[in-house]
Amino acid sequence: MKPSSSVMDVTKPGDERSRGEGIKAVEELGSMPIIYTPWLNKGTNFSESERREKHLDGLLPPVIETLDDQAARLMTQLRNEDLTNLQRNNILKQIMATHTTLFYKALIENIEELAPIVYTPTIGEACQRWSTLFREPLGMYISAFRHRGRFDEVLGNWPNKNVQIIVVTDGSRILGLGDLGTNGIGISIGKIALYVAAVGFHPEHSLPIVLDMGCNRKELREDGLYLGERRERLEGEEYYAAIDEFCAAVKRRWPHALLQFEDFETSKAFKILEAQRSAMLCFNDDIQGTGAVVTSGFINGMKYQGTRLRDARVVFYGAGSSAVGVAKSIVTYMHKTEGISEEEARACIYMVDSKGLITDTRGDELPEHKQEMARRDGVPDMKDLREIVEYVKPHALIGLSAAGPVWTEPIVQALCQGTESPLVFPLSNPTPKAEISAENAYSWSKGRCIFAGGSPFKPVKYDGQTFVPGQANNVFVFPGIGFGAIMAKASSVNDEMFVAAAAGLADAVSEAELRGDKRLYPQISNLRQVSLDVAAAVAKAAWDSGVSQLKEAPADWRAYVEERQWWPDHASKQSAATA
Ligand SMILES: NC(=O)C1=CN([C@@H]2O[C@H](COP(=O)(O)OP(=O)(O)OC[C@H]3O[C@@H](n4cnc5c(N)ncnc54)[C@H](OP(=O)(O)O)[C@@H]3O)[C@@H](O)[C@H]2O)C=CC1
Ligand SMILES: CC(=O)C(=O)O
Ligand SMILES: [Mg+2]
Repeated sequence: MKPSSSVMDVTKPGDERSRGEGIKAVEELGSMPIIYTPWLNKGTNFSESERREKHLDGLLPPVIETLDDQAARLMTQLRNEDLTNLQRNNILKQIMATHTTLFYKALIENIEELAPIVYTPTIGEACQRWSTLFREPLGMYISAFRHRGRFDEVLGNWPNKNVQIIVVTDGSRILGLGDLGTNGIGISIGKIALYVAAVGFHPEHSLPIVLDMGCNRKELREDGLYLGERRERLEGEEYYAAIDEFCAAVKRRWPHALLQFEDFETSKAFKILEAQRSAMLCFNDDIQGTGAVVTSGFINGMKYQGTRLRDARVVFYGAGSSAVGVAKSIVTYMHKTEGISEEEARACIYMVDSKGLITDTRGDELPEHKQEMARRDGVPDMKDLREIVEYVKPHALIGLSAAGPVWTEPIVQALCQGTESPLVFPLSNPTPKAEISAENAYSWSKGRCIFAGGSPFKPVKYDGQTFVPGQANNVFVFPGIGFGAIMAKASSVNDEMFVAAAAGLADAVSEAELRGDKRLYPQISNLRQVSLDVAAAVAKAAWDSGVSQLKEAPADWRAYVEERQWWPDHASKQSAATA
């Protein structure tokens, strides 16, 4: 069911200005016509009476169209076969900057087709070329060099005052593409687009930010068109002081908003999360969102295999923020749901970094995030992945290395020798960074593997059968985690909420999909429904675990959340009909 469009009935923090007052303010401010305010613009959807009343006659073509008509035109433009996906991404950004409702109408109704353009893989290329392609800011650019000491005042310049969801990156590790400096804002914009499209945050309540801490990629700093600070990155105390000031400013200005940390390099990501997670409503998507999404696929994968979770062996290829986040999430999930100790659960995990299997005997000094997951049971030190797979006989091989297509046929064969239907998850983004293609995974495993990639892969024909690859991307959970937390008025995002997100996502896959299609993840075309399920599960978990500040629990969490979703259908048909 599609509830009618309205501004949500949720916490209204800060200096809230209602939509109606917003329109009046915009109109009074130098009489700028409403068609130049993206979130109020309806374009050719303005009715005759609205056009007369708002002095729009002559500023628009005479035809009155529905939002459906407008979306059909946009989709016709996007489906021009001569375009590249990067050009499609540019068109969509232009629409986002001029007609927010139309952008979301098209995105929601064509999510499977447009998610790869708004998000991974195309967003990776868009970020790499942001300086050249830049047209509209689309978010906030906050500089640790020129705005330090004034972050609060600078945040106050954002025109929408009731912010509920913020995605911030410092651009230091954008997908698997490394340091992209201020160009990394593209990932914040892409994630915010999905917060709105996937779960129904109101676009006016959302805010993408890049916190410009400098950039260590010399060629970017020396690019004449680069838009960020041409400085090396801040490090050490200066860096963390800037993060502290930023977080405090967010909390002061929008005390009930949720701050999502995105694509911070591993050496900083854990430290920031630990410092902030009990101080404000926040989470790190790469560590915790990815943790929940991969745990969900792991739950379904072990169910398919008939492997008890506690008996599973998982090899991680990569031991950065995302891989360690997933390993911790699997351990937490098993501990909380299987009744085994964290230490027993950790016995399932084998982590591999660029030096090989991580053990306490390897002889190098392990950074803090790797220590917890190091093998301490006398497993021999091995460097070669094939050797490790032969030794461990894992039920799942999970790639979060950004190393590109490095998993070879002998590795996949070794995996299949140990397990009948192994999970093969090359999760690094964008597509060129994935550890193996779907085609190679299916053909080298002779159709036996259960595949999920971080970015979307096309169906593969092998031996007369068509295999549909799954997508294991945090997009299946971060919208629901954010919305669930806000709906529950949570004071923090705790482990129980991530466990609920993982279980809620796993439950969204039916037995028929699991057994019949070997699907561990829902189809991206169901993203809106799935995100609603996840949001309801997360909100309930917030209540059950005591971090919700609601006065009483709703009788039906799903209905409660559903009623508060935003839909981009602002009376389009009525406007046309009454014209
Ligand atoms: N699908 C999804 O939803 C998500 C996917 N990702 C993807 O995960 C990837 C990694 O992100 P993140 O964890 O933050 O990155 P990091 O750069 O922090 O971690 C990469 C890890 O991979 C290891 N590694 C690199 N090359 C090799 C190699 N050839 N052999 C073995 N290990 C190798 C590194 O080893 P060492 O420590 O020795 O340097 C490091 O441990 C990115 O591509 C990102 O897009 C991230 C979040 C979500
Ligand atoms: C998906 C995501 O968050 C990443 O690749 O970093
Ligand atoms: Mg990320």
